[in-house]
Formats: sequence, structure tokens, C-alpha cells
Amino acid sequence: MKHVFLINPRAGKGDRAARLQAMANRLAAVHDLEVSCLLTDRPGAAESLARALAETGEPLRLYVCGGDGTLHEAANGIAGYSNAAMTVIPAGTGNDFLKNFGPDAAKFTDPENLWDGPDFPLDLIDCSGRLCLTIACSGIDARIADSVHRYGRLLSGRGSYLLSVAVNFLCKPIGRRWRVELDGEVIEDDFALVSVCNGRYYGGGSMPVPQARMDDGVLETILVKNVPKATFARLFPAYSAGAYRKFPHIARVVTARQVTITACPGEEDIVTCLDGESFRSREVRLGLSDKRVRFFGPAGCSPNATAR
Ligand SMILES: Nc1ncnc2c1ncn2[C@@H]1O[C@H](COP(=O)(O)OP(=O)(O)OP(=O)(O)O)[C@@H](O)[C@H]1O
Repeated sequence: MKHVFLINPRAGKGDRAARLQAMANRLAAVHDLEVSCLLTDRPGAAESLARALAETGEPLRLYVCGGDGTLHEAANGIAGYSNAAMTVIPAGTGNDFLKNFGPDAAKFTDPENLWDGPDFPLDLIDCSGRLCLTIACSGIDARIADSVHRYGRLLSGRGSYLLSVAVNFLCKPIGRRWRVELDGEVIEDDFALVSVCNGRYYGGGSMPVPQARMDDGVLETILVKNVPKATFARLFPAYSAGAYRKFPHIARVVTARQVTITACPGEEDIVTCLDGESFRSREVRLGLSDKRVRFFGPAGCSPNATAR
């Protein structure tokens, strides 16, 4: 069995690569394991490195050291390979994925809790060919997340968030005219956002659909219609706390197997964010992937620990 620490030295604040490499060396020495470290040298590197390791066919335990973006890339690399399993040692900024594990999330910081932990399959969202572990969001939330990344190159975390909210929320309309197809049902309307949830957390801890479970073969999609800005600001805390049932005239949750979002003629491209990584397109097709990813974690942990 190969144990590989896949380290993103650019994740989070400050370079933790040296500390993570020391952790890997200690794990090898204490348990007489074959442990190596790989550093990502560019965006996208975690995916190609993870895929290359999985393609060898050798039994693999991959410790993804980074945030949600690095985890997203690694999952795209190893999904569907039965010889490969992955876990995460949180080294990112938000680490929203681990919030699904509740209090056990803290145990993921120590590889002693991970190296011989049980593995279990997790579902994945297929979004126009890319795979997403937690939440695939399109709309105002994705536009804000996208700008936070862009402004983050110039400003602090809080500064880039505030500027992003100002630009996307205060200076531009919230709604976009989309045609949304949910299995057979077609709705054309102005939408604030449409988020397909496998996991429960995104955007630094918002939990739109608390019943979403990561291994039940079901995706929960929340649709929020366009509303005046003051209404959106007033309802956002309830949306973030999973209380969408409090405003049924605006929000609705469905378990459609196929969701297609198409920008209406004249409307700008749709911004979609997958595990925090964003892209633009005219149309987004979402559904349960036929691939799953093998995930390992501390004994007794559950990716549904906070589901309700
Ligand atoms: N050597 C590198 N140089 C620049 N960017 C890199 C490098 N290696 C990986 N990346 C990119 O760094 C980005 C940020 O990584 P990641 O999302 O894991 O951390 P984060 O943004 O701090 O955490 P979170 O997403 O949990 O808030 C990813 O999009 C990844 O592609």
C-alpha cells in the first residue's frame, strides 16, 4: 500500500508544506509505511497527480493536504478507481467539506487518526462532465465566490469578501433569466440561485439543505427565485441555516435526477461554482455521477454527522 501526501503549498494562509512533510515522515517511521510527498506546482496539478497515481493500479491512500479546491481536483483524479482512496488533512481557508463530519472534523488534522481508518464511498455530482463533492451552485452565491477568488489576489480574505458582495450584490441585479429543467418539468423564470447539494456546506459554512447526505444516491436541489435585494438580505441568514421552509413562495427543494440550467437569450453566461472552483457557461447539466470516490477517515466518523 502506498501512502501519498498531496500537498498544495498555496492553500490557506502561510506555507505549511514543511510541517506536512514532517508529519508524513513521522507516520512512515512510526508505522513502517511507504509514505511519500508530492507538491502541487500549479492549479490543476492535484488532479493530474492523483489520476497518475490511481492509474498505476497499485493500492493507494492519498492524503490531500489543502482546502476544498485541492480536494475537488483530487476527487476528479481518483473517482472510479477501486484501488485508490483519499482523505483530507485540512490546510485550506474554508475547509467546508470537513464540516459535514461535525465534531470529528478536528480528528482529520492528525494522520495518526487516518492511516488505518475505514474507507467508504461518497457520491459525486456530475456537472457537465466535471465532478463535484459537496455543492454545485449557480447564481448570486457562485458569482460572489468567483469574485472573492479574483479579489483575493489583491486583498485580505475579509476585504475580498466585502468587495465581492459590494460588486455583485449592491451594484448588480440578483436575478438571472434561466430555463431550468428538473427531470421533465420546465420552469422559465428569474432565479437568484440554483444549488445542487450532495453535501451540506459551502461559502464558509452556509448550509442550505440540511437533509443532504453524501452517500444516499440522492441529490437535493434548492431553487431560489429572484427577490428584491432587501428581501434577499433579510432571508439570507435563514437560507444559510437551512430554514428554506420558512419562505416556500421563494425557495423550493427537489430531488430531481437531472437538472439543466440554460441562460435565456440575451442573458449573461451562468457562473457555476463546484466545491468553490468556478466556471462560466451558457448551459449547466447536473446529475448524480455514475462514479463514486472512496474516502477514508477516523474510525467512527460519518459524512452525515450533521444531517437532519
Ligand atoms: N503551486 C500552486 N500555485 C498556485 N495555485 C495552486 C498551486 N497548487 C494548487 N493551486 C490552486 O490553489 C487553489 C486554492 O486551493 P484550495 O482551494 O485547496 O485552498 P483554499 O482556497 O485556501 O481553501 P478553501 O477552498 O477550503 O477555502 C486551487 O484552485 C488550486 O488549483
